[in-house]
Amino acid sequence: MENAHILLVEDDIAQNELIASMLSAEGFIVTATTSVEEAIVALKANSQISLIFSDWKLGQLSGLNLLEFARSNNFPVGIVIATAYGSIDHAALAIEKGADDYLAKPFQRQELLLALAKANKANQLRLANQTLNSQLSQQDTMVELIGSAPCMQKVFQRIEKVASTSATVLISGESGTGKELAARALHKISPRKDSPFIAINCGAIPESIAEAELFGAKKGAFTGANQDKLGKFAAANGGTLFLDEVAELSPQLQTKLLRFLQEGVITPLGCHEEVAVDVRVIAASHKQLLAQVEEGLFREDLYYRLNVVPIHMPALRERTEDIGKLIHHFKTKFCQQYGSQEQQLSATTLKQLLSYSWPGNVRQLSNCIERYALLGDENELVESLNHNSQAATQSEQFVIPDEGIDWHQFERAILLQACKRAENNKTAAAKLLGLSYKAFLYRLEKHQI
Ligand SMILES: Nc1ncnc2c1ncn2[C@@H]1O[C@H](COP(=O)(O)OP(=O)(O)OP(=O)(O)O)[C@@H](O)[C@H]1O
Repeated sequence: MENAHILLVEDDIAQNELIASMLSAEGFIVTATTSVEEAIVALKANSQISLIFSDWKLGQLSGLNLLEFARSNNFPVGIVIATAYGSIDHAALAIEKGADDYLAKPFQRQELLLALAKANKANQLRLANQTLNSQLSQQDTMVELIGSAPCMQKVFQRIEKVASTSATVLISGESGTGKELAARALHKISPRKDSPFIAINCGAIPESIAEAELFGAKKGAFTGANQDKLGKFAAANGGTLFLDEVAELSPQLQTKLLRFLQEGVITPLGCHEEVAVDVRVIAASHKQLLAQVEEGLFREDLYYRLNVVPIHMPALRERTEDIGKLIHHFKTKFCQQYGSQEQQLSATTLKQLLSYSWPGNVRQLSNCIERYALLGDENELVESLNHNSQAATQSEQFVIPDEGIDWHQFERAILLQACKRAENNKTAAAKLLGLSYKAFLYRLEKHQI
């Protein structure tokens, strides 16, 4: 307590001087004031003040007013109030309003020192609790990843545990559950944070250029390669490479990836020498990779190499307690982005949002709230949920015939139909199928449409 800075508030000048000199003699730094107003000014001006000793009766105001001001503005101070002899109701009120102790007048020097020591201890305990609480509440968010549900807390713990290592991580989870955001969070808290984070969607690159995109190519390695091409691995050197939809890699590229994971080397297209690169790989897939392995579509050895640390992102319907927080987060984010006024959602709408199943997970929720921030139309928001529910029911109603279907032909027919319906407007056609523009273009190219 030595050198603690104390704010003394006493309007009796003789008493004020006496207490001030006694406290100074005990090693306190004393700021002596004679009114509540003066005390508030001193408190605001001096962040070093950690204790207040105030008389109860101070002109028109009282020590209670100062106490209320200090507590409602969260000043980190211990407070002792001196009350008139026998006024136990004042003492009780002071404690109720947040004083750490009280002293009945007249008091002995030793009593005052004891009360101050008690208030000081209470204040330190309060500060320690506040720090702990803020650390705990920060855990509701990891970098930009929001989630306080126990299943998300487990994800955060795992990310934190593996961030300092270079271990390969495989993130699974449905589309829109935040796999890429989790990979970014992992990178940002890892020692690689100042080096690049490169993300590539293996399902969105046409097979013909995938190898050069990933591993790079020497000038002249293929028609149109007029200069050396830096692949994603080389671009991510020192940092992290996020391979989204890794199940989409061709068998040849799976082999090249395995080689990198085993030896830390890559061979750019058209190159005869291997190049060493220092890259941490984080892979993700919304498909069950093990099932892909069992079907012979994905290399088993590669699966085990990737799956050193598995992280599963839970679907939003499995963590409904996070929906409210996410709605609030996206509402604030998009209203700020579009400069629109943030409005309160009605209780009925909120209830619908909270009980909806969110098949498109956080991405769908984010899109809905973004549209709402732009249009400010609550009815439209509710209708879009109903529309999505209908679409889900429609797809559930589709029954595969006994003889099976030719998926390739089926996909091609659907793509053609969407293009026709959207009068060849690709953005509109992609929207009709609920696909991103990039994913739609990739499929058009695959079918050479
Ligand atoms: N926990 C979360 N907190 C805040 N935003 C989130 C969270 N999860 C996802 N998002 C947001 O939702 C959108 C989709 O997330 P992301 O792209 O990481 O999902 P994904 O699982 O990688 O999807 P896909 O499998 O389709 O590639 C992004 O805009 C992302 O910022």
